[in-house]
Amino acid sequence: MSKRIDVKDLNVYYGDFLAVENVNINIEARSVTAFIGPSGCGKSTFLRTLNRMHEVLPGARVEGEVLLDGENLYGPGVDPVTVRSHIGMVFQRPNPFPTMSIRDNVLAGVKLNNKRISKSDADNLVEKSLTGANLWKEVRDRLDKPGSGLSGGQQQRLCIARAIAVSPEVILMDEPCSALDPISTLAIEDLIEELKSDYTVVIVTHNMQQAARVSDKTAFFNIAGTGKPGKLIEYDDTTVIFNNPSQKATEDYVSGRFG
Ligand SMILES: Nc1ncnc2c1ncn2[C@@H]1O[C@H](COP(=O)(O)OP(=O)(O)OP(=O)(O)O)[C@@H](O)[C@H]1O
Repeated sequence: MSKRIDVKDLNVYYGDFLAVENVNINIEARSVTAFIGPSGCGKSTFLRTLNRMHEVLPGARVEGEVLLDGENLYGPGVDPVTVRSHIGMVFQRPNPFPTMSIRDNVLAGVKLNNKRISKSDADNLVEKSLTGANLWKEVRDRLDKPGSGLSGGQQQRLCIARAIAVSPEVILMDEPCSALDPISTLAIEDLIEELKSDYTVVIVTHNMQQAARVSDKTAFFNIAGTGKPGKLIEYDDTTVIFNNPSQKATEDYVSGRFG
């Protein structure tokens, strides 16, 4: 299920503006990779290119390759909607469909992919996905209530259940805990640890402790100044990035000297 990602010579543009320059990175299957770096260095921009989500923004485009188990997501004839069903995404603010029931929220992606599914298969998928997102026990008695009636942390786990329901190979998370309280944050971090056994997980975070707690590998991005492109400076085991980085900029950032 879980697949590796290999990025080759990737440039990302918004119109004429080169936002992220020449990224090369290999992300292992069944691992958690954290992207860290100061504001504006292109973490979110780069993350979105891993499932072609940047294409919803007018003028955003890439050069280079992103290979999912060797297959280029940007190859001719590749449909971005299909790409996103293999590589799911969870956003900063929990974004369940507010008027939809909890059940229908979980099934939303499956229905979007035009999959026909029987009532009993749907019931099983809802239970499996909510269990996988550590939410089943809390919502099993109110599956027909709107998703908006849940707490922020529960809504984020509902979004993770919705992402899992389409059986992706990779889950991208863009600061998934930034709108959550510390208890909900820990619940999501525990969940990320569990997701790793089935999925490749990539997470953007501003929280160094979070990167250190949840990730196996960490990629540090930086920017030389306003208007300059973001670059991948260093990528290594998380313990190396936090304890013995090879670049001074990485050390300054992880030790809180800038950013
Ligand atoms: N839709 C857009 N149109 C034009 N430029 C954009 C757009 N989104 C981001 N940018 C620019 O691309 C660069 C990278 O932004 P991005 O949001 O990816 O950085 P980031 O590292 O995720 O920042 P933060 O940590 O603040 O979220 C910035 O210069 C930003 O202004």
